[in-house]
Amino acid sequence: MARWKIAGINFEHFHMGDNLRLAAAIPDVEIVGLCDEQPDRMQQAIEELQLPSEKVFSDWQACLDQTQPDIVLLCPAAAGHGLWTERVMAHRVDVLIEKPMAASLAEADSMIDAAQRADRTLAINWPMAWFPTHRTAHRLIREGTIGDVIEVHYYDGNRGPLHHAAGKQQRTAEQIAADKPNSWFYQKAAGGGALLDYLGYGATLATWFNGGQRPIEVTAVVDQPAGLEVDEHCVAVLRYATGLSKLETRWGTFTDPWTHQPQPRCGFVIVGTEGTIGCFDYQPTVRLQTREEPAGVEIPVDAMPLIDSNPVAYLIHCLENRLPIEGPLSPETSRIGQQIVDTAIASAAAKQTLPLLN
Ligand SMILES: OC[C@H]1O[C@](O)(CO)[C@@H](O)[C@@H]1O
Repeated sequence: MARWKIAGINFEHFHMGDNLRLAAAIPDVEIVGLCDEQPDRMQQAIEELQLPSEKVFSDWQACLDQTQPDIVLLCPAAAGHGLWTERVMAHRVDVLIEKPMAASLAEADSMIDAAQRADRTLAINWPMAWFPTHRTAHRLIREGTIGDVIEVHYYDGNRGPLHHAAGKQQRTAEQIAADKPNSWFYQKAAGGGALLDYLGYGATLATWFNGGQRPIEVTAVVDQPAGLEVDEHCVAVLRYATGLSKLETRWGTFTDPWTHQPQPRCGFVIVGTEGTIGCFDYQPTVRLQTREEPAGVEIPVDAMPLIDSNPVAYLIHCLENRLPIEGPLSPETSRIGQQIVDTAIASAAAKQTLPLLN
């Protein structure tokens, strides 16, 4: 019998398909149940995983009671993260929830509280944290290659959240037009918008790169596209004790970075006291500049073992070895990212610079 029983609950974010595929690729894992209120959202995963109908649920409590999972994968809309984490944690199950951490800091704190009350592990999955370029950059920083991190520059996004599905499958213009009026990605109350979709990535990974520093204050501007209640473009400037960093999020890039890198390129430039690193999404190398190599060198990305490339394998590794979740997936680092996100939202609304919210 498989040692780890995993259920996937709530398919609102289509990354559920990706995360189930990652889980199913791990020896020792059994997918014991899938659950969503809208059965059609599970169809592709049911077929791919060849799951019998007794493992498919539309009632989450029945799913938890009947399948007794060890780990639940959650992919709700951003503003449902608190509710769903509390629901599952009440059953004393470890949780891997898909990014962003939450739609607000209060919601993020409710998730941390729920995990503490249940005495269970909460991990927040940031797919970008697994990109070999970013992990290689983090390894170089950890080894002291660029000295102390003093600036992080981030630009990221995609053509729009409805242009692709699980597995980065392209969707048609007709599908996009049909879904847009009802999609949570475009609903403010559900946690939609490019800022919430992408700023947490930049803020959380920047915090990972800079060793857990918090900015002192945040200034953010969002566009206000006609006819939409959410933003599609945000620029946030973060002032740290060491200087300025900037994070920019965009729905509406010229191309999706996983097909062709748009310009500006999606990813990070990290400046340290002794060098710089350019690490861009989906690239085979990172570019390192140091005092010895001021012209810069291309460094092939590190080969990644399973626990450095698969969030479910990483979570299981931590649980089996009684290790804390570290890096971007940890509630501690993700919470700092959420502080930055919340302050950016408040700054954009007030049209002024604000001290980091606590
Ligand atoms: O924009 C919608 C979604 O598309 C992705 O960029 C890649 O699948 C996600 O990180 C984001 O949540």
